[in-house]
Amino acid sequence: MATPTLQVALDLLDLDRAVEIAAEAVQGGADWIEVGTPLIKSEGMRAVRTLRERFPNNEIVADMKIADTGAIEVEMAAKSGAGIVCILADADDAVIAEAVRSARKYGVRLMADLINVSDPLARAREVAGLGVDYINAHVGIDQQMIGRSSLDLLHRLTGEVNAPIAVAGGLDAGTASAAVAAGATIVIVGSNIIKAADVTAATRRVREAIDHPEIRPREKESPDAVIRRLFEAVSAPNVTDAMHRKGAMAGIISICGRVRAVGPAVTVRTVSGDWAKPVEAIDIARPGDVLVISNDGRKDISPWGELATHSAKNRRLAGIVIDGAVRDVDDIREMGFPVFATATVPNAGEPLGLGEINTEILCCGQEVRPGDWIVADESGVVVVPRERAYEIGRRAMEVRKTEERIREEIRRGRTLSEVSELLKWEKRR
Ligand SMILES: O=C([C@H](O)CO)[C@H](O)[C@H](O)COP(=O)(O)O
Repeated sequence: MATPTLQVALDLLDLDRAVEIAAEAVQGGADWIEVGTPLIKSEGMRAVRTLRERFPNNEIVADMKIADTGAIEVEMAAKSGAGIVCILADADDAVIAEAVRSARKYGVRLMADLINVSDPLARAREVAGLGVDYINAHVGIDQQMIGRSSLDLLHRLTGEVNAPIAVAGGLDAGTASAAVAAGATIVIVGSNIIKAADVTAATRRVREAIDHPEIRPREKESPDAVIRRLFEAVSAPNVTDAMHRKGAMAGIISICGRVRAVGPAVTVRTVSGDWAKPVEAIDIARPGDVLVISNDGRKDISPWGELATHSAKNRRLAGIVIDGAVRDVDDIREMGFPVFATATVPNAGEPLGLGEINTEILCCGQEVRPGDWIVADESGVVVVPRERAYEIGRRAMEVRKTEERIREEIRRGRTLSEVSELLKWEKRR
């Protein structure tokens, strides 16, 4: 079997950072350098020209995602130094035919990207017939976030299409290895290389994995276990970033300092510190759940204290979130159990049984429904609608990865303003 090609996808906005990351990736064993679509949109053909000049021994791939004017866009990329130009497989046949003619004229190759194609096998055969050089079994970044898999797409194509197959979409060392074992000859990796603090080491891991491909049995995890794993790996700020600044409860803090709570919500509505329903809810909740209690925002009377915390801990609940006050703070701190509240006050209410369990509630300004996911840490509490939990978990992981690389660049001496190019990206009015 020929050695597979490793293409690093520079999905970045800043050319200087892209050059630095490309150099580290090449050192780790990347063969082809992809000028990612975001980089092309941000910096234009200057990015292709610069990378061509700086990496004379590596193939430059321009991910133009051509949808129209096939000839002129191929010409631009070719004249800027790309050896391979990407076109959408979904583009009209007329666009593809023109792009192929232009590619032949300027001596470059075309890669057709199957992103969002409804019948990928049929279209892959058609575009190969039109003269495209490579087929890319690509699941886009937003599609990955809702659970689509590039390996599944690849499996539908290998052995069925008369062209070399590339694969892209959320690959890491493990899935890249499986992709080569399944027949891919070009492996494209973006996020899992370019967002790593140590890009060279991350590239090397993928390089070694694809040079010794193996099909590893896929782990069987329940959807809830996957969501929990994702949320346990990120912070509450990562989650609200992933939700476009939404989901954060206002005015609530951790009573026990450095603790975290992650889990689906069991909701409780109570009134005037009545502690009956909050305590009954402990018996209804499953291990790993988070009790989310609304005490109508009253901060002068506690529906929760040490004995309830003890009971919740025994039942292995993940934590307690209260829009209201809590008492016995010293004992709760000693237990180290995650309790988040808006106030502390020593007096409790009466257990009258007023209120409801597992209905929709409003907690610190956020609507919480039973089963919505809660991610709470020292920064505060975020609620994630249950139907978007997997997607937000994936996106929060991407936020975390992006920050890993930024942190590393700050460690090397850049300022946050420089790394983020704040002046360039301030909103123009
Ligand atoms: O083509 C890509 C995407 O559409 C953004 O332009 C990526 O380069 C491709 O998906 C590879 O990146 P990862 O999915 O982050 O590995």
